[in-house]
Amino acid sequence: MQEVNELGEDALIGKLTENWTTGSGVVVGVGDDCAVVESADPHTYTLLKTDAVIEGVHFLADENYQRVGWKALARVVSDFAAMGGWGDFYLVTLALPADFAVDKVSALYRGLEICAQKFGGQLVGGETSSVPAGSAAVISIAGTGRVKRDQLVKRTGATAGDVIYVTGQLGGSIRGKHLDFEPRVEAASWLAENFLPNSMMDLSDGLAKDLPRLADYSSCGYQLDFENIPLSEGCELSQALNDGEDYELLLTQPAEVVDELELAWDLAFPDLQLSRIGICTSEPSDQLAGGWGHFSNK
Ligand SMILES: Nc1ncnc2c1ncn2[C@@H]1O[C@H](COP(=O)(O)OP(=O)(O)O)[C@@H](O)[C@H]1O
Ligand SMILES: Cc1ncc(C[n+]2csc(CCOP(=O)(O)OP(=O)(O)O)c2C)c(N)n1
Ligand SMILES: [Mg+2]
Repeated sequence: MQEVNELGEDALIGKLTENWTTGSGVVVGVGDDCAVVESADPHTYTLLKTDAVIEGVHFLADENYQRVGWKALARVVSDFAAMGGWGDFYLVTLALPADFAVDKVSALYRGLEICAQKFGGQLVGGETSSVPAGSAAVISIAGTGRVKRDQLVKRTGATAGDVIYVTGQLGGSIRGKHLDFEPRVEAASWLAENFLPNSMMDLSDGLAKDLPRLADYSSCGYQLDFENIPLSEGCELSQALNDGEDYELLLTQPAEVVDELELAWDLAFPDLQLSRIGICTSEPSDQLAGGWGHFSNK
């Protein structure tokens, strides 16, 4: 019997969805930060996302649950941002063991509310269920969002010659950033509006996992300047590549616009680093391996 760890996360999703066709109304199906579907408004698309955090996988059981609530919603907000959009409505699914403390769930909801308040969008319902005694708590957020049609940025548009950028610094998120990161909503929509990147995604599984994904989806390769990868304080390159949960933006821009982009960026976001870390190539690359994968690091 084949186990899911033998396939790894990406191959499993690929196998499960290989026969799913993109029917009418679907702009982007499986494979991007969000699904994108037509909306009644001719100027926007609707974004759909669901994302779970699991005790013991995404946070420790004794964590401050307000921070866990923030993280659970901010992950979804970050995915909307990565398409150039923002969140509108959120549903919260809880699956808890029977002895779970009410205070912890209340704190979780405060974190969700604070995050929704800050980044916009409304909490409108959910689902409550249980897990067997001794099992881990599961919190899942499903959301709908919106993006202007002419500002949609996918993972598939990178082309050879594009300059590759990341925002912020990478690595070491487990020291705390994974719980209280700022989804890059403002930066992403500024980019989408002013310099429409050829491709963009948020970094959740580490640059070593996510850049090869972006390159694969775009049918191109990449050449990294490792010395230009921005390291979080106290981190080594291997942490920046592999730790994951940076929730920074990874994007590519045609070379002709990068000088203008960098000037404008420094004025618009003086406190957020934008680093040129490499270029897209026409040949496939094998500079990177690693990062986070559920079941195994495949
Ligand atoms: N169990 C599943 N069934 C169908 N599609 C899935 C499943 N899990 C993930 N996907 C799709 O695979 C892609 C990658 O998912 P994920 O790694 O969760 O995205 P992200 O890293 O942006 O949060 C997304 O387009 C998502 O919709
Ligand atoms: C207790 C604990 N162990 C490990 C980690 C690190 N970690 C957990 S999940 C993950 C990757 C991102 O999660 P995933 O569910 O793959 O996010 P997605 O790509 O779906 O957005 C990382 C780096 C953590 N945050 N907490
Ligand atoms: Mg996921």
